[in-house]
Amino acid sequence: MKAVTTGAGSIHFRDEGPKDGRVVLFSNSLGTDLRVWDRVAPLLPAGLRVIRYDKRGHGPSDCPPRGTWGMGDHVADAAALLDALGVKGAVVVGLSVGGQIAQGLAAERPDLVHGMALCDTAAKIGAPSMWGERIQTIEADGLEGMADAVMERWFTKRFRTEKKAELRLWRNMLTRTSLDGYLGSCAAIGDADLRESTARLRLPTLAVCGDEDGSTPPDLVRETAALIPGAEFHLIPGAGHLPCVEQPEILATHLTQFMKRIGHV
Ligand SMILES: O=C(O)CC1=CCC(=O)O1
Repeated sequence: MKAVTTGAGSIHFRDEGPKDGRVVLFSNSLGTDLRVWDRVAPLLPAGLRVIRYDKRGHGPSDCPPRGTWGMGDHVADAAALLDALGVKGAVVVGLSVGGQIAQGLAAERPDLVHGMALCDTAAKIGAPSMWGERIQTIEADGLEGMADAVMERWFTKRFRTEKKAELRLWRNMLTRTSLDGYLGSCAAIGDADLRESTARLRLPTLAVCGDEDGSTPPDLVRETAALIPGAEFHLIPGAGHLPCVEQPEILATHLTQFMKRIGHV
């Protein structure tokens, strides 16, 4: 396992492909680790350097106590990873909160980001009160208590019916996330309103959303894409909140076409 030291402690990452290749950095969603990209990464054009990482409190990455950090720290961790690897000008592919990290990184460290692919994300996700209620429910009942409801937002009914064994693994991934990582990220998302800073961004941007996304519905993602001049938006049919799991070929095709258009491959 590879690790970089950031303000969080040790952050786990995976670094694949030629070291002199153009970089794609993947940033995961709430309650998932870097395996969420397992089906997409191998479908990308050869020659890219593909870096994935586990944000604080997800996968084996360290996590300071919740309440002591926020979205800016998630962004700083991503920046510290790229700085440690000597990377500039990456295409950052962010899923949900990972997409907020991508937006924050593009705003704070434009030298690190050549383009963004925003997957099932928005500049503002949900009301602070909704995140406060989620935190209270999980503090009372644990992640187990809401895992089935989360699966309904992550995956289409078809996936949940036809892939029951695999569904168990995604559910386990969620329920085994550290509470500091999960609840700290819930608070970070609840506090984050990136609409002003994202509207100032000027960089190549692709936005996609599963047509059955129950967490960040297509219209919300479309609204965020509309903040950035020239950003393109595509609906991904047959996917919930995690098109990288349900429709990896379609997502990889969009990513590849986007990277070709902006000269990244
Ligand atoms: O748990 C959900 O509803 C899905 C989600 C919201 C933000 C994120 O990263 O995942």
